[in-house]
Amino acid sequence: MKVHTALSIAGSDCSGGAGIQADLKTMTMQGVYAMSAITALTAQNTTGVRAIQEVSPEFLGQQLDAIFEDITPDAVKIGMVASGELIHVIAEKLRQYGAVNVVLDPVMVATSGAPLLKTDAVQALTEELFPLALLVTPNIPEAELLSGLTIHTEEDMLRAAESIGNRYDCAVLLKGGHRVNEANDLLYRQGTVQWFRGERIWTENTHGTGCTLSSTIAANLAKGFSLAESVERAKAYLTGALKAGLDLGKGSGPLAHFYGLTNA
Ligand SMILES: Nc1ncnc2c1ncn2[C@@H]1O[C@H](COP(=O)(O)OP(=O)(O)OP(=O)(O)O)[C@@H](O)[C@H]1O
Ligand SMILES: Cc1ncc(CO)c(N)n1
Repeated sequence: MKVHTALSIAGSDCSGGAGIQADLKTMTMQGVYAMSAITALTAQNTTGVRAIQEVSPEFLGQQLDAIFEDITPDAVKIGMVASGELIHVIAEKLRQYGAVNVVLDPVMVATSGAPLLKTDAVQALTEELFPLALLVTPNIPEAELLSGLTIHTEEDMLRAAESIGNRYDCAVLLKGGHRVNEANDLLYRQGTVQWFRGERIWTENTHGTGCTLSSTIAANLAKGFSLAESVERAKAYLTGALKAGLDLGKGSGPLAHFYGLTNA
């Protein structure tokens, strides 16, 4: 029987709620063999990011060579990549190995507000990684920065997604988690629009929602589901993981990756 494999290229969150740790938990729960290439170590918890230690571009390249020369991932999720040098190595290696099903979460700022991407690296991200991605998954502040538009309404979301998708010639899932009353996400690709509407869960514990969504999409692409099916399944997984009512830490707590993990 074929075993499906996925790779997360992202930063480590020592508190286990976001980044590599969220991705490995998520991909495993989706029944996919999960691998990781770590771009940075972060010292963070549910209350914020305290320190960031980037790996060298050479070492990131070595991790990617070790993975691709041995086990080819059926999908790749890219999360926090803080600098232009690291972005460049990823682009080079993904091209060299012909990586498929690349889902790019353009992580710029943590849930707590801490910057995770250097401002001068935004251009490297859009020029080097967007063209390699099957899907890009900005949240509302990221979509505002990428499109130059202000987003308040669903109409604004549509205009921003269109602008990003047309400018960079990629599919865009604009996540609506930062809106006040809804949690509806918009998929825009090649002129078509599809809404993924979800129940808004009233909780402060949303640390790692973006990481979890993008790695669920990548895992489902690895299993052979279509892009729309993968987004649908990811949205359902995320709603369940928020709804379970896990409450850990003093700040914005992590998600529950299986239903028994709750103190509700
Ligand atoms: N309170 C909520 N209830 C239901 N769904 C939510 C809630 N908050 C976020 N989501 C969903 O979580 C997913 C991630 O969206 P969000 O906008 O939070 O991403 P993000 O800001 O990149 O995440 P992160 O906080 O990890 O950086 C989306 O599918 C969004 O609709
Ligand atoms: C390592 C890492 N990646 C992404 C996020 C975004 O939530 C975070 N807080 N930490």
